[in-house]
Amino acid sequence: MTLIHKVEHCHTMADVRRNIDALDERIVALIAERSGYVAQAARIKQNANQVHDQARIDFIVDRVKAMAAEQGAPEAVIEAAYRAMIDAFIEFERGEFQRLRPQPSQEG
Ligand SMILES: O=C(O)C(=O)C[C@]1(C(=O)O)C=C[C@@H](O)C=C1
Repeated sequence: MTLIHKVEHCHTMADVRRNIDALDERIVALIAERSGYVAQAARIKQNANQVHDQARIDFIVDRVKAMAAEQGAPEAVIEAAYRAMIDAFIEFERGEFQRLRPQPSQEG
């Protein structure tokens, strides 16, 4: 597999895990930033049935799989990670949608 990003050659599991931990810090920061936009989707969408948008999900998955192929990342991992992440974001967005539009019975 040809990676366009440089990967440090590791001699020990400690080396491997130090690098993975450092990448996870960046990945979590990016997911946090992404969640800021998903939260805004919950504000902008008018109906709860717009939260799950299959056409958009298909577009994202196709796009990131093409990016994976270009960058030498394992496509199956990228696809599984994105499908799981978007499933979780849909639940997050549903929660935000409800939170922003409390029903009278939920207001106390
Ligand atoms: O693009 C949207 O409509 C979003 O709400 C964002 C997002 C995502 O996580 O990318 C989340 C839910 C939708 O089903 C599709 C995509």
